[in-house]
Amino acid sequence: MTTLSIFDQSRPEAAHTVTEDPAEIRDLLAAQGVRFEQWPTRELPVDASPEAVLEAYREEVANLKDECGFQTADVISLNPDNPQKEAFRQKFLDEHTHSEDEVRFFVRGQGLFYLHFGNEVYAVLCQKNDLISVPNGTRHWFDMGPEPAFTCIRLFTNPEGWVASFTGEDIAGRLPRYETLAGATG
Ligand SMILES: CSCCC(=O)/C(O)=C/O
Ligand SMILES: [Fe+2]
Ligand code: NI
Repeated sequence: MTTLSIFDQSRPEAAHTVTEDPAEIRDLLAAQGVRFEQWPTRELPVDASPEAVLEAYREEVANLKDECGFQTADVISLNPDNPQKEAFRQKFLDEHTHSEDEVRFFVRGQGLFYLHFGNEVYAVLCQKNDLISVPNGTRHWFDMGPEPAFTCIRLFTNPEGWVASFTGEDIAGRLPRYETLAGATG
């Protein structure tokens, strides 16, 4: 189940709020300027190429580009047999920002976004069908877990694609990781 867990950064060991209600998740995220929606997905092979995924979701991608001014889209897809899975996990695991709004649409599997607002961290366990935005400048990180299994369409306004500015803060290491937060549902 898609799950939102909200932590006070001074008490990172336990969330003060946990919800699996999509409408509540949408409203709590909207209050922080984050877009959260659940969109229909299509059946695709686990090993579908990025081109095949983008072709299957051509209309959705075109609509997001029109609506939000995105320039490019790509696909990130990981499976547990990927020999570089630990390096991929590490790439997104420290707190960073981007100088653009980002939108991620999960068309398979799941992954855990952490969004840092003021003294709170919103950990969103995203599942297939979930579309989430990370507003420009939002401190965040992403944990795909030790056995990643997901396909995500990513939209960029920067034609160079994924460019991160790391904050150097250690907060990501103080919050429970995927193994804990996705363990119960994943
Ligand atoms: C869920 S897509 C991979 C992670 C990513 O693109 C990102 O921007 C993390 O911060
Ligand atoms: Fe990001
Ligand atoms: Ni990021």
